[in-house]
Amino acid sequence: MTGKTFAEKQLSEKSGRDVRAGDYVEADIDVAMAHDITGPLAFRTFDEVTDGEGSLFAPEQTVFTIDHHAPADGVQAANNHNALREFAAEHGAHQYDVGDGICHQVLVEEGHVGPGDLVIGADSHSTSYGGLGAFGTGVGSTDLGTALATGELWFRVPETKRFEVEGDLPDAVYAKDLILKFIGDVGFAGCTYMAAEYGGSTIEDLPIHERFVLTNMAIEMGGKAGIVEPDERTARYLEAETGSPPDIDVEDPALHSDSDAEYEAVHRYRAEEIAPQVSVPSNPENAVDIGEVEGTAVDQLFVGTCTNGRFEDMQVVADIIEGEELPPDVRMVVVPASGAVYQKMLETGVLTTFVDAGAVVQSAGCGPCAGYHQGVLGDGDVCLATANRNFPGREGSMDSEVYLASPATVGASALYGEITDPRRVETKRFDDVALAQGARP
Ligand SMILES: CC(C)[C@H](C(=O)O)[C@@H](O)C(=O)O
Ligand code: SF4
Repeated sequence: MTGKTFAEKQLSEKSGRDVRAGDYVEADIDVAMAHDITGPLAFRTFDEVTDGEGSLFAPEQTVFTIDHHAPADGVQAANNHNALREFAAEHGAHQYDVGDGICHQVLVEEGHVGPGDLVIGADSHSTSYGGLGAFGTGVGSTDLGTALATGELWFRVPETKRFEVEGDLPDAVYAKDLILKFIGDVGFAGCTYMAAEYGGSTIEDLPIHERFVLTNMAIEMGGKAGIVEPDERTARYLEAETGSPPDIDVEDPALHSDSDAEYEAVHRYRAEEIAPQVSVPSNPENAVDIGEVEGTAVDQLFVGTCTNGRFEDMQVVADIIEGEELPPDVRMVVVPASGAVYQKMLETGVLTTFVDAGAVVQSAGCGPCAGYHQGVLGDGDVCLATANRNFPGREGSMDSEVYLASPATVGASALYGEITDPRRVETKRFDDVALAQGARP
């Protein structure tokens, strides 16, 4: 019998059974999350299954955020926000409000998630939590509504596809380029209902904010979960970010795949061979080396989202555009992933750099990522975004186009108003642990 993968171990642990890929389990949930779009729907199910008299399985482990339409862009959104506030207050759950930020960023910053947690979120990018060595997955509002009452959910234990990268990343190549490359190679359905596990020396060297980029976009290839096994860096990050070390040993074998674990497939890469990637409209799987699209004119640049809206991402862009002005016919929309990111941008002068260059810096949240507000695209508009999705109409008009790239590529492109290879400019990397410990960027 071969060893087990991280996913098999986690779902064995949470179900109290010795299970393998393909088995079905009822597992205990550690953390449940919903936001301003999916929360009100989940509450309806919750009330149905509990006859309107239910209590949460664990209020302390239930988190609601107001991020997708924040601040409210219409009456319906405002009413949804009120419904969420009321439900959270009535049931004693954690609730984050307008300006606090995107669910996936807030849950991490506020210490709600740690290694070894089973996290369900009524949002598809809940795979993000794997960046801390948690098993995070997105569920529908109905599943979430039921789990809020029972604290359990059924799962099919996923097979695991491993992406293994060795060596040093070249200048101007970031985690975003890695994940676009992976998605391009396996396709948008290449990891359907599998865990995407990322490992190898390159991944081990990545700061946590970069690991989140990989796990966040696991869903863009159909992944049930995205996983980077936790290590010393995870522990240091959690301590620096939340003030307390994780209450679990990151070296615990339960949080690591066995060396003889059985994978569905292992894809191997050399970091040195990877060029900056751009995903062309209208599917994240359309990843190409940047040389193929250099010179494509853009109308809008968007820096933000749960993929690349962290402080370190903002700093990468700011370093490139500092002292420059955007070309007159280009607009840049900047949306910090959380209020804490916004605050840090303010304190470090990054916000001023953006404003001086002619960018619009908006309140923390999802912004125009899913086409709701704060920078929606019109007919014929072309946007280069640090986001995770570029489906038709994703950021607005069905006749608009979205290209996806790293913050460095968006920063370099901002200088010229066209897609520009970030290797043409000076780029830096930032270590989130060092920054959280007070180092100057
Ligand atoms: C609105 C929400 C359900 C949706 C998701 O689950 O992904 C959104 O966050 C997105 O990115 O499209
Ligand atoms: S930032 Fe975009 S991808 Fe992330 S949760 Fe919000 S809408 Fe979804």
